[in-house]
Amino acid sequence: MASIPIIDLNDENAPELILHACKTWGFFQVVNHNIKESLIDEMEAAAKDLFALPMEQKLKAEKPPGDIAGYGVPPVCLSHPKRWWTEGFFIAGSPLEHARLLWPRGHKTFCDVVEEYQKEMNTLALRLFWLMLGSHGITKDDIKWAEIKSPYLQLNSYPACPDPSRASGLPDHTDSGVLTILYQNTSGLQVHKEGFGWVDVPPVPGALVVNIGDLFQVLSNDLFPSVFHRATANPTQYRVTLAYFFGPPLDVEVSPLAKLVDNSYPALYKPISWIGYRAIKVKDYGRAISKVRVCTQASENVDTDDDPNSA
Ligand SMILES: O=C(O)CCC(=O)C(=O)O
Ligand SMILES: [Fe+2]
Repeated sequence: MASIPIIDLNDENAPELILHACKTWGFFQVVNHNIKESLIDEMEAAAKDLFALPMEQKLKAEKPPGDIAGYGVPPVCLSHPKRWWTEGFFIAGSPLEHARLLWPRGHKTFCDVVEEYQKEMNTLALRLFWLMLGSHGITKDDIKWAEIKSPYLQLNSYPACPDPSRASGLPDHTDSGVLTILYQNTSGLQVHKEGFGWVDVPPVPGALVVNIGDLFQVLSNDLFPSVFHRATANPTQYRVTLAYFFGPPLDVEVSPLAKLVDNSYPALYKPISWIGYRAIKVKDYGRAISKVRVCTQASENVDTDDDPNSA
C-alpha cells in the first residue's frame, strides 16, 4: 500500500528525498525537524483549551464575514453543501486581540505559546523552502519576501463524530499558501494520489506533515504541484490539528520564478497575491488555480482541469 514518505532531516540525502516527495506526492512527513516536542505539546494543549471554552465565549472571537482571523468554520467548508464535523480558529499575526476576548484574564500563556510556535514553524518552513529551491539555483536574492515572517496558523478541532457516514471532517481541498506544516494528534488526514485514490496519512510520533500549496505551484511554474487532501471524521477520538501556512505577505504578488521560466517553458501563471487568490478561491474552491493560469502554447498540452487527478 502506498504511503507518503517519512524523511529524516538529519539524513544527508534529505534534499533529494524531499524533492522526490514533492514531485511524486506533494506531501511528506519530517522527523528530526528541530521543533521541540514540548512546544508542540504546549500548542496542542492551548488549542484544546480554546476549543473547550463555552460556545458563547468562543463566539466573542468569531470571524467577521469577509475577515480571515478568528473563530468559525474553516472557509473551505462554506462552499461544500454537506455537514462538516469541525470548528476552527485562524490566527493571522498577533493572537492578542482575540485571546483577550476569549480569556479577559490569563491570555498571556496562549499568546506566548502561539508566538513561539509561529516563530519556530517559520524557521522550519524556510529551511524546507530553501532546500527545495536551492537545488534549482534559486537564492534569497530571487525571493525577497521570504525574509518576512509568515504568521498564519489554523487550529482545527474535530470532536468525535457519532455517525461518520453522515458528516465528515474537512472537505477535499488544496491549500492556498506556499507550504503547510501540519501537526495531527491522531489519524484523519487523507491525501489524494493519482492511481491510488485517497491515502491515509497516519500520525507518526515526532513527525510533522508538510505539503505544497497552490502558491508554490505558481512560484515553481508547476514543478511542485499542490495536492488535494481532506480530513475524515473519527467516531471515537477527539482530533486536533495545527496547520501552519507559510507564504508571502498577503498583498505581495508572486509569479513563476524567472529562473524556472524560459522560451520553451513559459510562465504558466499570472502574477497573483495570496489575498487575491483567496478571494478567487472562496468563490470556487476546486478550480481557483485554473483561474490564474495563462493559456500559452506549453500549457495547452497541460490538463488545466484541477480535479484531484490533475492537481
Ligand atoms: O486537519 C487536517 O487533517 C487537515 C487540515 C487542513 O488541511 C487545513 O487546515 O488546511
Ligand atoms: Fe489543508
